[in-house]
Amino acid sequence: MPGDQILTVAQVREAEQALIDAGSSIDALMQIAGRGAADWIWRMAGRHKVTVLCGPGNNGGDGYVIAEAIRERGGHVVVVAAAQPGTDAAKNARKAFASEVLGPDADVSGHVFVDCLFGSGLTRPLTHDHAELVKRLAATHHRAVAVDLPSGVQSDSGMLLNDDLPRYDFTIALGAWKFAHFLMPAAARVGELRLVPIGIEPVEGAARTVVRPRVHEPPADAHKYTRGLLAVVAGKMPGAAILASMAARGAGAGYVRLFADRMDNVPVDVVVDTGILSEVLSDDRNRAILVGPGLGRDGEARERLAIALADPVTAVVDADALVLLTPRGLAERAASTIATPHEGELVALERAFDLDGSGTRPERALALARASGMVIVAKGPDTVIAAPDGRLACARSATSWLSTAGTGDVLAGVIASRAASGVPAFEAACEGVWLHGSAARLCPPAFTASALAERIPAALAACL
Ligand SMILES: NC(=O)C1=CN([C@@H]2O[C@H](COP(=O)(O)OP(=O)(O)OC[C@H]3O[C@@H](n4cnc5c(N)ncnc54)[C@H](OP(=O)(O)O)[C@@H]3O)[C@@H](O)[C@H]2O)[C@@H](O)CC1
Ligand SMILES: Nc1ncnc2c1ncn2[C@@H]1O[C@H](COP(=O)(O)OP(=O)(O)O)[C@@H](O)[C@H]1O
Ligand SMILES: [K+]
Repeated sequence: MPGDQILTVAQVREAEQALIDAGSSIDALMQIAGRGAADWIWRMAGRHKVTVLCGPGNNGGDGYVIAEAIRERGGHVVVVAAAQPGTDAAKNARKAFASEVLGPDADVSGHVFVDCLFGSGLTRPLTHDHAELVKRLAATHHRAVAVDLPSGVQSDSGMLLNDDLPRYDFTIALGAWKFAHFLMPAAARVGELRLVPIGIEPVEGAARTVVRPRVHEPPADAHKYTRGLLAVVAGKMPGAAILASMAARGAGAGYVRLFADRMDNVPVDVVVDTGILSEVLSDDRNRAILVGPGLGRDGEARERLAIALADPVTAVVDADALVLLTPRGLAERAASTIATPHEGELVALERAFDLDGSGTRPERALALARASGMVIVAKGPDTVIAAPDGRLACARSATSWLSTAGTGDVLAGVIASRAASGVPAFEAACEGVWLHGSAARLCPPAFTASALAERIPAALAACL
């Protein structure tokens, strides 16, 4: 899968050790990382004053390298040391910084505050003094930049170990992305993200970022069925299924057929079938099925879900269907299943599959994927996608304007459409999440779910 890798602290340490075993050194890596970060900070600050806050570990070491790189270019830089450097590499970087270092009580202000207090080595909350120092410096500078991670953020979970930590304009990740760059609540504080590569090799089994998919124009001899027939099963509230169908129409499938009892006011390009569900689904031209949006939770809904899951094509299961889903209902599945739970539905599924819901969001999504055999799209401001075989992907929030009714139906429709187009389940989920986020960015503020659905083809256009 394409996309940059996202590493846990343990994976970073192992990867770093591999580089050292191959002949590099921490000092050399710190130079690459620090100077790479300094390039970004230089662009932001120019000749305005930069204050670098350095901690005791290698994150602090990066700070001295950054400060020295800016000083060498003729920039105006001040270092505040919150503690004396404790690692050999940080001590060396401190020695190489050819200017004055101020103590934590110094009264400084300036244009850019660079937080190099703690990075991935943070093991406990910041002390009161450290937390106050970070807040004070963020308040006395126009812009705040976190190096690798904002201090006080737990790298693997995205949890904030202190209250009231500052919001950063920019976070410069070193070597690889960390989960905290994508997971809430940290993701809301990191600002714009940049990555400075330091030569870390691909790590087996690493999570990946969700990136723009590559989509091809249909072949010259394509017709609607070769492009993919998607069956959308409606229920009690047909509006949600119509919305999903409209989104699906724009995401690549050649034919979207909506199964419903009776339906009025359906857009002309959505075909409604009012026949018998098992017969509609027995059409062997069906490539994927979507069930759940507006399905309801009564006996009839249960029956429709059972019929849908008996169909041997990729199924996207969303909304009400997630609440009705049981391990037994999946036992006979002969094709891939993609579930798209929000947090509440995720908890319901965890209960249904006898999971305790412990761990970080990616760990929870993976545990559920493994236990259920489904691809899990744990959606929210920090959407995580997990496959039963252990693949994991994280998406950066596109815009919080997505927090409006019906956008989940649009997501389900887009993912189902990608699956109907022949894209394998995990990739279809990642592509759907990307297209959904990209369409949201193309919308004006306060958009509606149907406006979002209308922007899906424009998002797709950017992938050709
Ligand atoms: N990976 C790479 O390839 C590269 C990584 N690089 C950089 O290294 C960074 C990781 O460095 P790091 O491991 O030294 O951790 P860092 O965050 O600086 O300090 C943690 C130290 O402080 C301590 N400590 C922890 N929490 C504390 C607290 N609340 N209050 C007080 N003390 C606390 C803790 O020691 P402890 O007291 O727990 O024994 C630990 O020693 C990484 O983020 C990146 O910037 C680049 O330089 C080069 C390439
Ligand atoms: N604050 C947010 N920031 C970014 N995306 C969000 C936010 N809130 C919701 N979303 C996205 O919007 C969609 C909401 O889906 P869902 O909760 O199922 O809503 P609905 O049931 O109304 O369709 C998901 O794709 C989710 O990732
Ligand atoms: K930091």
